[in-house]
Amino acid sequence: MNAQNITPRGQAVAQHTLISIEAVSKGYGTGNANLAVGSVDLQVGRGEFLSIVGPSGCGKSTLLKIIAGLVPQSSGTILIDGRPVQGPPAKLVYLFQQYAKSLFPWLTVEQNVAFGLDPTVARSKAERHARCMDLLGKVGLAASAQLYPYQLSGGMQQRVAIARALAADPKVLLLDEPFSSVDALTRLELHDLVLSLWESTDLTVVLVTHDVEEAIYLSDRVAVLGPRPSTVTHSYHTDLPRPRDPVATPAMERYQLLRIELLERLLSGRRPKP
Ligand SMILES: Nc1ncnc2c1ncn2[C@@H]1O[C@H](COP(=O)(O)OP(=O)(O)OP(=O)(O)O)[C@@H](O)[C@H]1O
Repeated sequence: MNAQNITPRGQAVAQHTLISIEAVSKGYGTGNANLAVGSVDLQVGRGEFLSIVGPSGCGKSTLLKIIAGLVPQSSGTILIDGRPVQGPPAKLVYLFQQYAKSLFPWLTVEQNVAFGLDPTVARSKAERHARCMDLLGKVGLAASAQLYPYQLSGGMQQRVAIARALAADPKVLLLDEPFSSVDALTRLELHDLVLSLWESTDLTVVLVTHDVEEAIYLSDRVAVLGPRPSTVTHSYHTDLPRPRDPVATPAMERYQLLRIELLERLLSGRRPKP
């Protein structure tokens, strides 16, 4: 398979880079001697949905935290919209693994979402309520606005966390394994929810995942990180039609080929030689 396969959409995206990761490395320990991220070069287009996959411990979460301005890189540069990242950038939201746990248990669903609102956009109480209810409608939780997180299922809590993230009206959404703690059917529902929200905005999404199928289904492009100290070893434009469908898309030949290719990349070096 051609790793450089560029779709028309991919070409359009590539012309408008929003996030530019240039020779970024990260070491931990004394003098940063313990390299986790080797030297990563990666561009993310404005409005692109990019997934990053790689073996456990290769530095995927570390890279995401560096983009989010939560962890400083040891060397290299990250530019967002041409500006170097120095601390958490405005209009960027980072959703942690099991982010439902980040909800405030003493606040109602609506109050949790209101916490994320941009105060310059929704000033009055009525405006804040209307914006929260709009967001909760989008994630299918308008009827649960006055409930508390403990009264919701895990999948519903994830949807509240997504609504709260979108309340900040972000331009960039960083997702770190956000679907790993829910059951398989809920995961499929959350995939389609995130896709429908992404498709209705100009949001740029970077997703870190272990799940090759999730990466293919959601993304425009999948970047593969090699083992620690990691570099980007391959990049695949998924080149699958949108809107994606949880039954029809995985049945496509292109999807199957990508799945095999990515699994072979990730498993190479791990399987015993025959
Ligand atoms: N704060 C830290 N201090 C020291 N080492 C760290 C720290 N955070 C991460 N590491 C190390 O850096 C390496 C990369 O960790 P990271 O969590 O980024 O990898 P990952 O690819 O996201 O892993 P996984 O897929 O298992 O979640 C690991 O070896 C980890 O032990």
